[in-house]
Amino acid sequence: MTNILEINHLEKAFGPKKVIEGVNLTLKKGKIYGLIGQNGAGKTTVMNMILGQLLPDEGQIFVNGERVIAGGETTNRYIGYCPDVPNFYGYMTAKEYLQFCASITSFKTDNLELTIQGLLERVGLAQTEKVKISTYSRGMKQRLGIAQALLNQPLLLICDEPTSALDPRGRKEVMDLLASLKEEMSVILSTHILSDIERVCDHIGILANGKLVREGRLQDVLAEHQTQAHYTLKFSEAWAYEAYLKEMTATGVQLVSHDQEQLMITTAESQAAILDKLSQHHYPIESLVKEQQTLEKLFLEETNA
Ligand SMILES: Nc1ncnc2c1ncn2[C@@H]1O[C@H](COP(=O)(O)OP(=O)(O)OP(=O)(O)O)[C@@H](O)[C@H]1O
Repeated sequence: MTNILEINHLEKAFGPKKVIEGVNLTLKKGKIYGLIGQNGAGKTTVMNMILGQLLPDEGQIFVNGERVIAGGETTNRYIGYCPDVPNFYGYMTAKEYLQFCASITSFKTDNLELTIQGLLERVGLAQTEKVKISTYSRGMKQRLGIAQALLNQPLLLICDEPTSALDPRGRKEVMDLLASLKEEMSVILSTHILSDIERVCDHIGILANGKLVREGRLQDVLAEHQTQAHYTLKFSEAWAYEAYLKEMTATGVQLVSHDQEQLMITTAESQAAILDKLSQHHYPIESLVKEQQTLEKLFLEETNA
């Protein structure tokens, strides 16, 4: 099966500053890829190169098997793009706006009316067909931006921080919408909201200092990181903390943080093995809780944030 998106050895510098270094990425049909990185990590730069708006210094990008030529933009017929804050003419209705987009992009369809109606239903705006966009909530505007990006029936939808300005309800609506699209297309989603990524993405890439420092199936990336598990340990007697801190390095456990009431430790050992050692040495254990590995913890470690 052809990859919808394939990026090979991508490099980009602005003046002396290398922004993208040796990025490789593949995206198959029907998958949602979460591109994560701190501010300035290079996410928008990668997206602009996929859209042919920026010339890479090195490397190639293929969309549906066709090479992206910067400035040529013929591969953009496969792509729908939704910016973080879509710009609209507020005096238009959603229907008028989509008609306008169809006219300026010379979009061809047998029945434009029906296509637009279908899109508005798709993004949950069919009931507001006659309402002016200026009265829309931010979430509604974002969904209209996605409808506009879907107009040319893309194989690849690129969404740049689609939920950054939204409240939890608006975010949920947009993320549910993106999840529903994956039957028909692939999606690249750039966002800082890691819980959104965990909710809908199949694959993730963490961009740090211009490199994809982690990449792969979300559950594989998290599981790989899980080899060193984090635990929170509490004792029922105060003396135990000091004693344990003195002894713990000899037990293969590393300290992450501690206060008067609990220790955060990391180790490759199982919970049972830690408990075993603690009881052998008669420590008054109150609780030992294994912390769930989250994308947030992984992200903070990988980007040293
Ligand atoms: N046209 C440009 N000229 C010079 N430097 C640029 C240009 N575009 C981006 N940069 C720099 O490249 C780096 C990556 O920027 P980019 O916008 O791709 O990051 P980002 O990950 O999308 O950030 P954010 O999350 O803040 O949107 C930044 O240091 C930015 O200042």
